[in-house]
Amino acid sequence: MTNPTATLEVGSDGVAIITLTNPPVNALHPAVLNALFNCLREAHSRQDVKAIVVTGAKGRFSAGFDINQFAKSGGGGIDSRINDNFCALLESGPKPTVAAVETMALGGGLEVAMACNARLCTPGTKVGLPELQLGILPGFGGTQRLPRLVGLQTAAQMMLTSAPINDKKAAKLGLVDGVVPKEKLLAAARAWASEIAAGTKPRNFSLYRTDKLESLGEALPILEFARAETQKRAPHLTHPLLCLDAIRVGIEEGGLAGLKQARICTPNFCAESVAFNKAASLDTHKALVHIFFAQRATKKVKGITDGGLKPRRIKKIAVLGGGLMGSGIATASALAGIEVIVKEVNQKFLEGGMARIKSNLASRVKKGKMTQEAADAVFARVKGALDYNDFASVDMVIEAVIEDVGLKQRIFADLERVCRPDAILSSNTSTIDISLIGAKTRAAERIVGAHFFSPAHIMPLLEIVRTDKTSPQVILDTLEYGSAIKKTPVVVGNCTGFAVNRVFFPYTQAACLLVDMGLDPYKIDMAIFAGFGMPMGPFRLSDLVGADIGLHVGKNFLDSFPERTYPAHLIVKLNEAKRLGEKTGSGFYAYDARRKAKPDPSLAPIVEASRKAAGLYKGGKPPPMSPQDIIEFIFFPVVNEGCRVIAEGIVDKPADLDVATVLSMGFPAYRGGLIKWADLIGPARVAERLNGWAAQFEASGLAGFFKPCDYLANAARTGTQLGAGVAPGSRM
Ligand SMILES: C[C@H](O)CC(=O)SCCNC(=O)CCNC(=O)[C@H](O)C(C)(C)COP(=O)(O)OP(=O)(O)OC[C@H]1O[C@@H](n2cnc3c(N)ncnc32)[C@H](O)[C@@H]1OP(=O)(O)O
Repeated sequence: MTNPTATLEVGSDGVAIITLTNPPVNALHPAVLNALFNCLREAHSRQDVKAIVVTGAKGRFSAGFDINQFAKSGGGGIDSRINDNFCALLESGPKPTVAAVETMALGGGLEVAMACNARLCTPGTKVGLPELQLGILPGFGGTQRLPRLVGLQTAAQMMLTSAPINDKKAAKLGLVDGVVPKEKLLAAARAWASEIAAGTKPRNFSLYRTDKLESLGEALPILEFARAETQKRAPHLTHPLLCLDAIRVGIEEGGLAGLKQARICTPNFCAESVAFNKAASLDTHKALVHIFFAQRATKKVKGITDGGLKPRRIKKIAVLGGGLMGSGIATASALAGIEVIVKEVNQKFLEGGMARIKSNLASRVKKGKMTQEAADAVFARVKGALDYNDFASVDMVIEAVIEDVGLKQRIFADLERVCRPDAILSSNTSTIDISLIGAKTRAAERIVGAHFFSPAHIMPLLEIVRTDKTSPQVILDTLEYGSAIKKTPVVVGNCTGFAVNRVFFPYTQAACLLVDMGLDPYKIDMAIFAGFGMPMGPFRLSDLVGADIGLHVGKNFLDSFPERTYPAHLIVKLNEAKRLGEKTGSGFYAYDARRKAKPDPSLAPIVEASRKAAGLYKGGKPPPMSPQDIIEFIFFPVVNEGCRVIAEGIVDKPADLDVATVLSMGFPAYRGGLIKWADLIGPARVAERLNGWAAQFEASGLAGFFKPCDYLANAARTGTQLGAGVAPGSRM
């Protein structure tokens, strides 16, 4: 392991090379910043140094401040004294500085480069300020220097979207002064630095430039517009507004004031250092940093990725079924360069499946994500089939036929016969026990679930379902396949609903219970959508999925967990009325030809029938519940089920559940995912409310729906975090 540092080497040309070193991405650990500061001081004071080049070790400049420090300190973690000093020394010390940027300069990495007097990069380099993605804002002067280098409009957009730009765009905008091949980068940077020292090239000071900035009359409306748009798009987030505040100080009072010395500091007018610290103290920052690491950690699974096994690359797959799911899986796989056979039962279905794949690709072309030639090349990797003739050549099969156990069992028996003995046999089922699917084979160790979410070529999550017989090698290979097709793979255990559907089964049920208690379904949806930040409320989601599917899945849960399932009368009544959701033009909402949802007065008799069946609402006034009460009533049972999933070892670690809930149901990442959210609230409070409802509903026989499970009750009692997980050997 290399210790984080920065080193200084002075060449015979009088140029000092300072190399940032902290593999793999040269993150700016405090030790790197300290060493950089010391190297700069030495270089500025040495007689034999006339100019300075800053670069990164092992082909990467820097991915910014070391995010681990945020996780450790729980907010901030940046010593502003170091920040002020090293940036000032880079920009305005006695000797000129040039940044030699390879591969990436992100966040603090780009801020270091922008503080230099010139910047060169290699082809393919990505530069950007993605701090907002972590719930903070640029803290090494980025809010001041970027607008001065590329203009306010572009800079604000780059910061608000967190999206990096490539070398070509950076050069066009003037963010870098030149693009140089990798092998010539250091020599070119040395020469550039020498020329600045000799006075034959200008020495630019980003913080004091004004030539790219819009006039004040143009700049203020740009900022106001950006503020209004941000409030509309992300009403729950404060840190983007703090970022805009810091930019504004610089626009009105100059770059230095924008960094740290605003004349006045009010809630809407604070310099970068103040705004940064405010943002870093918010839960949003803790939540987003948690998700950053959690997402990377899903690929590290105990007993699978730590045992020295080598993943085998999946080069060719077969997908059984060309329906919505099958065609999406085939599209995602072919896009990743994998050869795909799509098998269907007849020519008509096969043509339908192939047409869906073509249309998935056409939509990418339309959105400018790929050229028509590239789409044609991807499509050429997909071959249709009506038989198993070519199945001996595939590394993996993904079965995506209808949810019929008998059919799946027959298919898996066929697959065992026609595939190679080392081929992975997987099922995309969302409800059926994986062991049951493979029951008629002798291939249990290579049978695994590959649960995609619809639409499979777009949704980023892949649940890899292992049984107690699935071999570590098969899980490892499936993890590798998931990463190859650009999904975030999460390994989960085999149970009803696996992790995601299981955790979310109380979601719609709690919402239906609220309606049966007398609350308005549209108000409930509003609380969950606008109040909490889910992409849609539970009833809108139910319409999207289909009430028929909801009924079927609900029955699975009722069979598996009768003691804690609320039999949702509303879903039954919708099915009776044939209001299945979007696909039938009405469900909880009415849908126009463009599938736009509108509250529907004709839902009233169905709601009334459901309330009558439930017997919980005797008319009069519904119970007084604030939007926050609604949120907790719906999500705390979901947290409770999440705790059971952790306690039973269905997920490898609690953070996997956070990632899974964010990437499947759209649980807001800025809340940290389900379990982190509950930890930020405090397990004691979650348990207390659940206990209250359990007592309230005891007489109606619904206490089980709320009663905290042992894992949650224990955390509440002992003050431990739900995210701590279960110690090995002590599963509940
Ligand atoms: C004051 C300043 O303004 C504040 C800041 O600078 S905050 C930091 C801003 N920078 C960022 O947000 C960049 C975050 N990193 C990334 O986007 C991506 O990691 C990347 C584009 C650099 C590389 O992506 P990719 O090649 O897919 O590799 P990825 O798996 O993500 O990262 C490789 C390793 O580097 C780590 N890493 C990446 N960026 C890091 C950072 N800034 N700090 C600490 N570790 C980091 C990852 O955690 C991962 O570690 P692991 O191997 O132990 O899981």
